[in-house]
Amino acid sequence: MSVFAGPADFLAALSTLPVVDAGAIAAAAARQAQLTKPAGSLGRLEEIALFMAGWSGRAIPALDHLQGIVFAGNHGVAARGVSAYPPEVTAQMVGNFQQGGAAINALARACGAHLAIVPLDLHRPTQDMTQAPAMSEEECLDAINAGAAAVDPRADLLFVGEMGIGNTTPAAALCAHAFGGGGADWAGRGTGLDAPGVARKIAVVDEALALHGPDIRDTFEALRRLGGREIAAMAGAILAARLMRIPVLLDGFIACAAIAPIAVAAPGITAHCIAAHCSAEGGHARLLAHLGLDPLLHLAMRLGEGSGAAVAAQLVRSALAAHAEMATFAQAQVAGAQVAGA
Ligand SMILES: O=C(O)c1ccc[n+]([C@@H]2O[C@H](COP(=O)([O-])O)[C@@H](O)[C@H]2O)c1
Ligand SMILES: Cc1cc2nc[nH]c2cc1C
Repeated sequence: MSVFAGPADFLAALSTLPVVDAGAIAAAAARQAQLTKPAGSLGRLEEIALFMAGWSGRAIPALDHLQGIVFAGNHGVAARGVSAYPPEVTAQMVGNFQQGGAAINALARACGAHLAIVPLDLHRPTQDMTQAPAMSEEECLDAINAGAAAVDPRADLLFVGEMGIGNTTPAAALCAHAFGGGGADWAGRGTGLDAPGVARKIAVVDEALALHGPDIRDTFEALRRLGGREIAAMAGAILAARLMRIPVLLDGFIACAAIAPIAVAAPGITAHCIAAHCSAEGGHARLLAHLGLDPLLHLAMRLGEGSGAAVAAQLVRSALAAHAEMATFAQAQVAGAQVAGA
C-alpha cells in the first residue's frame, strides 16, 4: 500500500509535520539536572537525551530498535563521466551489502542496528537530467513510497543511507536549486574524481539547473527532475519517520541533500533529525549550515551507505545510557552545586 497517494498528498504532509513532546523534554531536563555531574557537563550527550525524549514522548527514552536503511539507485547522468567508478558498482555493492561484507554491515553490527537494503530498479537508471527530468511522476512517487514503506514503525531511531554511482551530481543540483549557487559551489570529488572530472561535473550540474530550474515549482518537482530513486526514497523515509515521530540520524552529503528541497518548503523538517557527521564531500559543510544542523562528528568520511550515521548511533546509545543509568545526587548522597546557576 502506498503511503502517499500522489504528489499532492506528499506535499500536503509537509504542512502538517508533528512536533516534539515538550512535556517529555522538560521531564528529561529535570532528570538531567539531578544526575551526579556538574550541570551541563555531558555537553551534547545531554542534548541528544533530550532530543530522544522529545520524539519518544518518554522522560527516559530507550533505544531498543535501531533501524538502518540503505537505498540504492542508478543514474543516467553517470554516463557523463561524473564519477570515478563505473555504474555497475551500484548493483555489485548491493550484492556485497546483502552478503554482509560492506562497511555498513560491520558498522551496523557494531552499533546494534537492524539493517534493511532496498535496491530500487537498478536495471533501469534514471534519465540523464541534462536531457530530461530524471524520473517520471510515477517513478518518483514510487521511489518516495518505497522509502516511506521501508520505515519500521517499531523503530525508536532510524538512519538512512544510500548507494548510487554518480549520485553526488544530482545531490549537488538539488542543493544548488534549494539554496542558490551553481555547480561550482556544490560539486565535489565524490568517489575521488580528478580535477577535469570535477570540471565536467560542475558543467553537468549547471546544464541541469538551466534546463529544469524554471519548471521546478515545488519539492516533488525538484526531486523528480534533479534527484534519483534512492534520493527520493530517503526523502520519503525521512518524512514518513517524522509522521510516526521516529527521530532520524542523517548520514552524508547525499542523505542530507535528499531533504534540501523539503527544507525549502518546510524548514521544520530538520527538527526530528540529527546530522551524524560532516563528510569530506566539498558541499556537505555548506549544506549542513543551510539546514541549520550541527554535525556530531568530523571524521573525514565520504563513503555514504549510512556509515557515518551508524558510527554516530553509538553516541546516541552512550547519551541514553548515561541518562537512564546514572544515579541522582540524592541517590548517591553527593552534594549538589553551592552557587546558583552553576
Ligand atoms: O556520504 C557522502 O558524503 C558521500 C560522499 C561521496 C561519495 N559517496 C558515495 O559515493 C557514491 C557517489 O559518488 P559519485 O562520485 O559516484 O557521485 C555513492 O554511492 C555515495 O554513497 C558518499
Ligand atoms: C566500492 C564503493 C563502495 C561504495 N559505497 C558507497 N558508495 C560507494 C562507491 C564505491 C565505488
